[in-house]
Amino acid sequence: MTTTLLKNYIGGEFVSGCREFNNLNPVTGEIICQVCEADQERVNQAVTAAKNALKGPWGELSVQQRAGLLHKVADGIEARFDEFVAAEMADTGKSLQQASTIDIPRGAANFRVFADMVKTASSECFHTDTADGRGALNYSLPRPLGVVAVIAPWNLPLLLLTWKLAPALAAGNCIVAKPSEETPSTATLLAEVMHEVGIPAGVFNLVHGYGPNSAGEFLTSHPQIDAITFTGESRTGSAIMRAAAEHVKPLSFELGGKNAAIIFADADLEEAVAGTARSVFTNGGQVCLCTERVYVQRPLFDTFVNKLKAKAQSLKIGWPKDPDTDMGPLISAEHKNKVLSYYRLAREEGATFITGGGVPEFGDERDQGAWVEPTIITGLPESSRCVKEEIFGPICHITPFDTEEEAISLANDSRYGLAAAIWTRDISRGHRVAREMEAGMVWVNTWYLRDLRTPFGGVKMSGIGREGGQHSLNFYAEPSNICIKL
Ligand SMILES: NC(=O)c1ccc[n+]([C@@H]2O[C@H](COP(=O)([O-])OP(=O)(O)OC[C@H]3O[C@@H](n4cnc5c(N)ncnc54)[C@H](O)[C@@H]3O)[C@@H](O)[C@H]2O)c1
Ligand SMILES: O=C/C=C/C=C(\O)C(=O)O
Repeated sequence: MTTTLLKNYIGGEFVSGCREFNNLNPVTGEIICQVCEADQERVNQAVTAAKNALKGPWGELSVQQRAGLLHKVADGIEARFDEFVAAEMADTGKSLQQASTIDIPRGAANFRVFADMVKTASSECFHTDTADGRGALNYSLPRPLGVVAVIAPWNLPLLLLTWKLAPALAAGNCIVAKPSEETPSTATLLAEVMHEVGIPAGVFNLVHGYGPNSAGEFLTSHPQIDAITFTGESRTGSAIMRAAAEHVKPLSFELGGKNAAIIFADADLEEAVAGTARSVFTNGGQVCLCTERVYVQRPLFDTFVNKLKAKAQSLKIGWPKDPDTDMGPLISAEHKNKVLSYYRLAREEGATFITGGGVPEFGDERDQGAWVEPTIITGLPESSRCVKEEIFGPICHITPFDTEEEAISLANDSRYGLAAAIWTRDISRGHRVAREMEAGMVWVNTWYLRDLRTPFGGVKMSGIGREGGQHSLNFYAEPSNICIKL
């Protein structure tokens, strides 16, 4: 980073002038830098700058020119790849391995995929019969929504911010983005890249701050914002819906999950164990798609539990920069307290701890950080809070089942419906069970294998709408129909 004070980026300028808050590294709890919190006035300025750019420099560009600039943003991220990786690691404590193979490459890929899509997008056209025999031509013209508020969480900061930002820009909108208060650094680097590559002033604006009574709420309740796209907790989604209701704004929500994995007795055991370990412990369990409920067919139950335990115990918990580190800390002391409160609750609810349940001890400055142990529990009733509520940490509960019907009904017994994973060698069963899952995304014999053109989102309390490929462009641009009488 070139500065130890992260500023807001408004109308093409880096601006401070508001209150400051600390950005902490969860590995040790030390302060990384200060961040300028945007107040109501700053948010107003950002929205005005975006409105002005909409009809001005951004609206005047051809689709080819816009897409060309978005490719330059992707190139700009790659040109400063190491800085982005270091910033993401510092804010989150995630491993070098993860930041450099998932988070930052996807940040660049998100711009490329939507820049390319928008260049080749087609629109509907209908030839309509009329009584005079001459007919009419109906065609639809996609138009940007206007100024879009993009509100992102802390778990995959650059990946999730750009997942929304890139299609919104590709579709011709102007943006006011707010990253999580926990992870302001890569968003600020991205603003520098936007500036360097010549994204016109006001097209992309960045405001820092918290949610309630801060930049988040100022943005979502702003009358000049035309749409809100949000990733985060379901409860925050409800608050944003209330704020957006007054001005009837379009919403796209990617929210929480309590995702199930079903392991049938005919599964490839080694693959199922390795895949489930990945789906439970990646990013310390802090991925919305992570598995927190595992259902294992009874003949395989004890073997599977023992093998998953061995995997969990072999995970290297350590300094993020060590190339062989598998798992870093949680995002913050506050989140550590939340996850540990579920570990305590599990004990009170009568769970058996197969492994974990505590806090690792290092004997160095990491003992002030936000670390918890990877944890596997069994023996809880399905109605217990630890099986029902999203914990968002490196923990799963494993339950045995006997029949396919039982597994389906257990997996679907949730208020959430984001993702599911099914492990079986019987591909007919894979199809059959996948179809029954009340979830937006189902993986069979894999987990988090992404194709950015596919619909991404959740059912029930896990979200509203779909993003990904054309689904993103459908949200970020609305068609006007034009009817020409021939
Ligand atoms: N479905 C998905 O694709 C997906 C992806 C990632 C994370 N998540 C979910 O996100 C959660 C973890 O992220 P988090 O803790 O950062 O979520 P969060 O809801 O606490 O915060 C997300 C963002 O919303 C802002 N915010 C909070 N309250 C607000 C308000 N009242 N008005 C406007 N903005 C507000 C925050 O400052 C932050 O930028 C988990 O529940 C996880 O499942 C879902
Ligand atoms: O934490 C949630 C992860 C979401 C992942 C994506 O949105 C993606 O891979 O596009």
